[in-house]
Amino acid sequence: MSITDSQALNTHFAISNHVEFKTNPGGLTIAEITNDHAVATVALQGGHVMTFRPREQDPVIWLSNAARFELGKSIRGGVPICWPWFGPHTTDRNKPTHGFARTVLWKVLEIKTLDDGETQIALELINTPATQAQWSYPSQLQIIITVGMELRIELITRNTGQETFSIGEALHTYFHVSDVSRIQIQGLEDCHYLDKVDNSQHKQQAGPVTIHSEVDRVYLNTRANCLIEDPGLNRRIRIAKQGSQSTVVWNPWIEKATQMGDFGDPGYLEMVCVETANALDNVVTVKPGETHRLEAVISVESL
Ligand SMILES: O=P(O)(O)OC[C@H]1O[C@@H](O)[C@H](O)[C@@H](O)[C@@H]1O
Repeated sequence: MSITDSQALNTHFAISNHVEFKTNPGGLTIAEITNDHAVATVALQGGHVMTFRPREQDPVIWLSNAARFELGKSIRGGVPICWPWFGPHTTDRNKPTHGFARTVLWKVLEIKTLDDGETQIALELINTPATQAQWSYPSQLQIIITVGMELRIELITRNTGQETFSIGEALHTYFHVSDVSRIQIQGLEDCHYLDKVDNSQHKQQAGPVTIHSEVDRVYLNTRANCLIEDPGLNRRIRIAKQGSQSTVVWNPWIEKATQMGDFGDPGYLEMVCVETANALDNVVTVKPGETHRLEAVISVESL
């Protein structure tokens, strides 16, 4: 079967009333997940969670209303997977920012309903000559996405070759907020960060993170969970992470968002990226035969 043929995918993997594949006008194949706890969508391109909304809640994940759904282009919003490097490639600026995992096809390994009614979908990046031209190390990259009251995302890297390699990575999660200038991000107090909007200077965080202009920061050596406190939606989003030593906080603010052209209106005001990552000094070394797992569990609490 063709790995993007929705009809064939539905024959093999659909679960009646819970999971159905559809192909959108841009040619992307998308799994629509609905269960007693939540609704979500996942694109096979990029292994990309596009939306997630627990029942009775506003969307937790932000998807731009001007997002482009095109083959080979990253979707603005959701949870792009940055891998096997984060940000620009360190030696070859011709290679795509944030790696190639977010723009290539992934195949479905398994879809199942768990005992408590959660839906779990496992995908694997398809290695091709095009991906191997960018990353020559034999490796296997899988993602396990569990949709329930919480959204759990596990990104699993296996070194299937004979040589040690290092990866940078991120679950580049766009969160939906009522008004980014009114939120507080807790959990990064006193952490050191690299400030990408101030000549990549190293700084130390004082108090919770608040956002009133462009913010692009890589917090280093932090395993802490983060909380996004959003008084406008009367809720707190909790991001609990494992296997991650960096947290990236990003909001492009109005000028950059306008230049990007796919942020929509008022776009930047309704989102913040809090990314579960291993970046810069925190890249991860994976030896032959080893497996590395990066995980984020995203949940919502009332204030
Ligand atoms: O436009 P892209 O490639 O999705 O990247 C968005 C942003 O992603 C963030 O993770 C980076 O820190 C920013 O520097 C970058 O602008």
